[in-house]
Amino acid sequence: MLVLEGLQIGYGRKVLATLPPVTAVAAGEFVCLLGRNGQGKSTLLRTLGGFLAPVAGQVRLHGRPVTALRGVERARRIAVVLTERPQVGALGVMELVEMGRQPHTGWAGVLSEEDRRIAVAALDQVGGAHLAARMVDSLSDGERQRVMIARALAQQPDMMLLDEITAFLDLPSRVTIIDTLRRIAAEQGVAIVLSSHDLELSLQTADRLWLLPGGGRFVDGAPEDVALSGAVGSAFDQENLAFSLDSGRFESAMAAGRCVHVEGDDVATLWLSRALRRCGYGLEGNPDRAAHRIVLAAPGRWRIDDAMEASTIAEALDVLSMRRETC
Ligand SMILES: Nc1ncnc2c1ncn2[C@@H]1O[C@H](COP(=O)(O)OP(=O)(O)OP(=O)(O)O)[C@@H](O)[C@H]1O
Repeated sequence: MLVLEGLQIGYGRKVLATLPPVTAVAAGEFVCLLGRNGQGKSTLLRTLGGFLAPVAGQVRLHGRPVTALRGVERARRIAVVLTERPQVGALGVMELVEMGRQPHTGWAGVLSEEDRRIAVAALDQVGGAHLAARMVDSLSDGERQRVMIARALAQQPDMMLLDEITAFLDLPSRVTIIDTLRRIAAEQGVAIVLSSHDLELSLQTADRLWLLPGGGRFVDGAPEDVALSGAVGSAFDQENLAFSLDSGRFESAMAAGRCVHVEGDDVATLWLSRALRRCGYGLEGNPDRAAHRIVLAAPGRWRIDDAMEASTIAEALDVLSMRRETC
C-alpha cells in the first residue's frame, strides 16, 4: 500500500534520516516509530502524509505520490492525529467526530444515516461513547485525544498517521487504544504508523518497529529483531540507563556490575526480581555469568548461594517479607 522510495527526510540541507532504497508497508500493518526527542519522528510522519516534501526520494500510496494528492482525495486516504490541542471553538464531540465523514459526503456535505452510524461506532471504538454530548473544549487531554482518534477512524482512511497520541492517556487507556488500533489495522486493512515514546508497549504490540537512532540512520524490523540487534540499546542507552535484553525493559545502568540470577518458578520470582532491580541489582538469566545466585526454595523462602553480599541482598528481600532459609 505504502512505498517509500530512496527517502531522505529533513529540512533544506539538514537530513535527519536516510531510509533504505525501498521500504514498503502493507495494508493492515501496525508500525511503531521510535526515537529520542528531535530525531525526526514527526518529520517522517509529515513526510509520509505529504505535508512536507522529502529531501530526496518519494512516498507513494497505492502507487501515487502523496504530494500529488489534494484536498478531499488526501482526506479520504490519509488520517492524521497529532497531540496538539485542536482550535475548534464551540464544537460538540459528536460534531467533531462527524467531521471525519466530510471527505465521503457529497458536494452539499450532508451526512447520511450511514455516516452518522459510522461516527457513533468510531467514538464507541475508542471508549468515548459517554462523551458524545460534551463540548470539545470541556474535555480533559486524554478524553480529547480519544475523540481525535475517533474522528480519524470515522474518516475510514487507507493510512493513519498518529503522532504521540498516547502521551496524555493513562496506562489502561493506552493499552486499550493501541489494541483498538491494531485490531482496526488488521480487520479493515488500514496501514497505521504511530510514533511513540512508550518503548515497552511498542515492543509488545507493533507488527514492525521503525527506529530513528540518530546519525541519519533508520532501522526497520520486527520488534524482537530490532531489540536483539542491539539497536534499541544504542538508540536510548545513557550513562545511568540501559535497555536489558533479559527483561525487555530499561534498567538502571548502576546494576550492571551487580548481577544476580534468581531461580524459582513461583510468581514471587518476578516480584523478587523487580525488588532487586529497584535496589540496584541487575538480573542475569545465565547463572554462570551472575555474581550471586538467589534461590527461591519454597513460597516465601529464599537462600543466597554466595554469602559475600548476603546482607545487602537481604535488604532487598526484606521488601517482600520473605524468610531466609539457612543453608
Ligand atoms: N520546520 C523546521 N525547520 C527546520 N528544522 C525543523 C523544523 N521542524 C522541526 N525541525 C527540527 O528537526 C528535528 C526533528 O524534529 P521532529 O519534530 O521531527 O522530532 P521528533 O523525533 O518528533 O521529536 P519529539 O520526540 O521531541 O517530538 C529537530 O531538531 C527539530 O528542531
